[in-house]
Amino acid sequence: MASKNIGDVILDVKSISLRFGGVKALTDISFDVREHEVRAIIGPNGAGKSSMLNCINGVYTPSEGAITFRGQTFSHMNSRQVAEMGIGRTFQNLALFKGMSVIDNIMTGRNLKIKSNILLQALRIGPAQREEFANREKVEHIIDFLEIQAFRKTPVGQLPYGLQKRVDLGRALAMEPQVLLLDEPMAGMNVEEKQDMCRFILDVNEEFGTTIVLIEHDMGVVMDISDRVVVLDYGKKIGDGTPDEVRDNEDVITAYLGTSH
Ligand SMILES: Nc1ncnc2c1ncn2[C@@H]1O[C@H](COP(=O)(O)OP(=O)(O)OP(=O)(O)O)[C@@H](O)[C@H]1O
Repeated sequence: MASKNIGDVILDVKSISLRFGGVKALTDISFDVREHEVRAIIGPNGAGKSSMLNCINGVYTPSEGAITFRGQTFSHMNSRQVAEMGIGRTFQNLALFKGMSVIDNIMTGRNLKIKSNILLQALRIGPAQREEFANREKVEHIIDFLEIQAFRKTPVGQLPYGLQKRVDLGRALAMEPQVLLLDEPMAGMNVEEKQDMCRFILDVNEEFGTTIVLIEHDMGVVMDISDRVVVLDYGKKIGDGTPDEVRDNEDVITAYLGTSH
């Protein structure tokens, strides 16, 4: 991987525990994410990866611990508040409007950025009109960046799965997040689609300077594109380091040998 300027800690996860009734999904998890890095969270099925992402994203409230984003600590924020702070995400099961066009789906990602009131927006006058032009311009830039110009007006449900994942990425990028959480961005993709998605993730990281936190099952991909990797198993952290360090970690090897991964 080309050297890049990895900065200070932007996201600090401190002693997070999460329970679902009797199930301990996460136990005392701590790790940090540095600005501009690609940070992966890996682990066997049921290890707690999605639960961790959902805590960062405000979907779940941890039973213990706190998360600090750019110096601001939170443990009870909802998803919208977290998004407004600058943490965006994509979803394992696509959260797109299948009947709407590519461009309109990506525009929904701009909702958080809209400042004019709803009446001005409906009348498309004054600041609302200028704002809509600016939003359209941003969205068109994302469409060019993701090389999906040919499908701008196509209903998302008619696109192949790999392209739908790309639109989902575009929707998340439209909110201009500082940290982007990607939940299995390569799941269900063929080799070519995976290669494309890897390229786009690295381009987002390099060209937009976006910090990336991703969950991914494909080990080849994780080891290729990540700067550092956190490994979870049964809700506990068993490894944390560079791809090489994690690859040589005995606990990680044991956890993975005991599963189908
Ligand atoms: N909403 C929920 N209610 C009850 N238990 C849950 C819930 N979500 C997750 N769990 C449990 O918490 C544990 C961690 O699950 P989680 O989905 O976070 O793991 P994961 O590593 O993302 O798994 P996978 O790779 O299969 O997606 C599992 O034992 C799971 O059954």
